Parts: sequence; C-alpha cells; structure tokens
Amino acid sequence: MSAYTIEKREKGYLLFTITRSEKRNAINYEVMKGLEEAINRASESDIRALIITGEEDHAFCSGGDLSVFHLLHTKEEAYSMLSKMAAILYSLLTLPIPTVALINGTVVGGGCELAVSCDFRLARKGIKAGFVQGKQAITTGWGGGSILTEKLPTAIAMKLLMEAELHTAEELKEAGFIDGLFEKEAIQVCEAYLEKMLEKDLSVLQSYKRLWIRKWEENKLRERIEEEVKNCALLWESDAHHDYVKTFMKKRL
Ligand SMILES: CC[C@H](C(=O)O)C(=O)SCCNC(=O)CCNC(=O)[C@H](O)C(C)(C)COP(=O)(O)OP(=O)(O)OC[C@H]1O[C@@H](n2cnc3c(N)ncnc32)[C@H](O)[C@@H]1OP(=O)(O)O
Repeated sequence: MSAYTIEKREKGYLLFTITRSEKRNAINYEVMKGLEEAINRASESDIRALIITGEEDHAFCSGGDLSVFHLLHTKEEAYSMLSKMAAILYSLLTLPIPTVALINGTVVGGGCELAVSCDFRLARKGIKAGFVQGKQAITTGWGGGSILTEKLPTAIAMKLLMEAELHTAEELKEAGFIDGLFEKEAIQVCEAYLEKMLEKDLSVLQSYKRLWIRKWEENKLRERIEEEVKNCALLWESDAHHDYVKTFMKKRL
C-alpha cells in the first residue's frame, strides 16, 4: 500500500494525498519521497497549482512518524532526517505556483510545518492544530518555525511555537494561520478558492510567487532554516525528548 497518491486534476493542478490514515498520515521516508516527486512534477510547464491533503478525515498529518524516527538517537542521526525534510519543504515553499494545504483533519508538529510551507491553508471547521514540538522538548525541525515567522506577525508566531498548544481551526483563522474554513466537500471548496487564480496566465502566477521567493532570499530564510534544523537536532538528543517518544511508543506497542 503506497504512502501517498499524486493525481493530475482536469483543472490543471496536482493533488498530493498522504494515504497513511492508520497512522494519522504521519510522514515517513516514503511520504518524503512522494513529496519530492510531487514537487518535481509540479515544476512541469502545465501544472498551475499543487494541493496537499490527507486521506480520510481523522487527520491531515500527525508530523514525523514516531515509529520510525524514534530510532534516531544522536544529533547526527536526527540532523540527517530533519535536513532532508527541511530541503523538501523549502522546495515546496518556493514552488513558483500557488500551493494549498487542504487540512482535512488534525494537524500537529511536522504536519503544521508541511502546512505552513504552502501558500494557503484551508481547514475543516473544528479540527485541532498545533506546533506541539515544544511539548516534546524539541523545536520545529523541518523549517516550519522560520517559515511561520515569515507568514505571521512575529509575536503571534512565537506564541504559537512557544506555547506548543493545540488550537481549533477557528482560533487559528483568527490568528491568521488558516486562510479559509469549510465543513465538507473539501476538494470543491479548494477548487473554488483557487478558481480565479487558475484562470490567470501561469506566467502571472509565477511572477507574483517570485516576489515572495525574492523576499525570502533577501531575508536569508534558507540559512535561518538550516540553523533551526541544527538546533532541533541538538535538542533531539535530550532525555526529555526521548522520554516523550518512549512514552508515546509504549502506549502503542
Ligand atoms: C520536526 C518534526 C517532528 C519530527 O518528528 O520530525 C515532529 O513532527 S514532532 C511531532 C510528532 N508527532 C506527534 O507527536 C503526534 C503524535 N500523535 C498524536 O498526538 C495523536 O495520534 C493525534 C493527535 C495526531 C491523533 O490522535 P487520535 O486519538 O485521533 O489517534 P491515535 O493517537 O489513537 O493514533 C491513531 C494511530 O496513529 C498512530 N500515530 C498517530 N500519530 C503518529 C505519529 N506521529 N507517528 C507514528 N504513528 C502515529 C498511533 O500510534 C495509532 O496507531 P496504533 O497502531 O493504532 O497504535
């Protein structure tokens, strides 16, 4: 059973779906490979947008797959995984077409980092979301913290990260993290959200997106992400982090 699907939709966008609902769509190395493939295909000339979502309606994405990543003990082992995903999310962030995180369910940890790397976030009403890494004695480690501070006012971004709490989609729309809410028919809602953009020449969309990419380059975002990854790898080694992961895994073994 594949961990993802990539579908080219007749309206000219790619739909990437994480298909690991049995693990609340946690990201393992296969999902990372799928994201790389989707990003490469989205760079092809006829693709006008990329939508990322999760299978079923329990979760959009529960972040890193703890059943795999709990085997990473040292900062070097953690850095290898974290930097791989950080590079993927930076490629996603800087895709010169509109990207949407279609948040069909709960989104926590690295799942929020995936979502913030998209241009827009549409969420089902009532879902829970949070940058929970702080509760696990680590920080964001895929670049999501650095990217969040590019997209939200600093104080709001820092509060979301430092508190590491779960919020409702409604609260996060208030905070400016979520751009739109829906109840059902996620794909139709998302297509309606993109409709006017998808009517425009691809070169117009690409030119506008390059304005933001230019800003992120001038703000040395890629270097700041690298520092975030290194800091997270250092914290990864802490007993507090390993204790959290052990507790999570114990409940499930
Ligand atoms: C830098 C990013 C960083 C990283 O790891 O690299 C992170 O992403 S840190 C954050 C890692 N993620 C988590 O800590 C989330 C853990 N999961 C949960 O808190 C809950 O599962 C939740 C809130 C996502 C959903 O809760 P719900 O009650 O709906 O489901 P269950 O907890 O019963 O889980 C169902 C099923 O899914 C498995 N599962 C869920 N999340 C993960 C995960 N992140 N990795 C691996 N497996 C996960 C869980 O073990 C259950 O499986 P089962 O076989 O039934 O026990």
